Amino acid sequence: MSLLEASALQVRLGGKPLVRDLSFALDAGELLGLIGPNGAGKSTALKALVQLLPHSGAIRLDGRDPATLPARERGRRIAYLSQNDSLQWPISVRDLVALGRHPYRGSWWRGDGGLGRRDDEAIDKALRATDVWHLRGRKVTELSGGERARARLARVLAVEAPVILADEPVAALDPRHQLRVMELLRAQSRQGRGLILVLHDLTLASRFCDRLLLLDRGRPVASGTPDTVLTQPHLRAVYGIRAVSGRHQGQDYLLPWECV
Ligand SMILES: Nc1ncnc2c1ncn2[C@@H]1O[C@H](COP(=O)(O)OP(=O)(O)OP(=O)(O)O)[C@@H](O)[C@H]1O
Repeated sequence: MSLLEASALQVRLGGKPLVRDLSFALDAGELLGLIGPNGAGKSTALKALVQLLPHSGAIRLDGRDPATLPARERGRRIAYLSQNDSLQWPISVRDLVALGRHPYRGSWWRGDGGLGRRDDEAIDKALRATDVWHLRGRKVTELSGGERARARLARVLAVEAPVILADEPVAALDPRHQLRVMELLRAQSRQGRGLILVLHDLTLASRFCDRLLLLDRGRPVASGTPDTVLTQPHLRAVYGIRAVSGRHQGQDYLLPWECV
């Protein structure tokens, strides 16, 4: 059984179909890249998958309809990094990351809502993995864009969910941190998790993802290994670009080069 499946997923907002006929299965150990131009429907699809938008079609999380799961159970099974950063509270980085443990905690009004040793371990591990350990005492409102992005990712990793959906997790990062985070996310998949990453960087997508799903105007137009999806005809038709490609250390790479 797949960790996460969608069949014929559709999202309509304001009378407009934003995602149409999207079907896929995400298996344990898999890193799936969701790619496509601005406005293609990538974020909308992720939001529908985590039940933040009304949709039709079927979604199965570990074989079950996520809409029927209690919120805390759903929150333990699927972690979501949104594209937009609306952090306005001056909480510390550690407190932000601790929010990732919310689905495991009791209720503050019953007095059993505190963090336990297992929570502290997960939080510390996520802080170190995303290279924000040294920032753990700083206010999130006083971080740079890339530091905030890594702190937000740490919150998602602290959930330790089997399924992670991340909307542009590396868009704000410098090249070294982009590579570190992609390696980290690939390692998460190799530990048996299933990940869907929305990516605009086709070089990173082709290098790190096991499989890509290319969306255009809400519809899936190609799905498969990076070499079968990132073909010149697809790049030309969907993005209106031409890329150069090569091979390094036994692996194909691709570099967007010019508009056509
Ligand atoms: N709440 C909404 N109501 C109506 N239309 C919306 C809404 N949210 C997004 N859209 C539209 O839906 C389309 C898909 O948006 P979405 O954010 O999913 O695209 P995306 O592929 O993630 O794009 P980007 O790469 O720019 O982040 C866009 O045309 C957008 O304008």
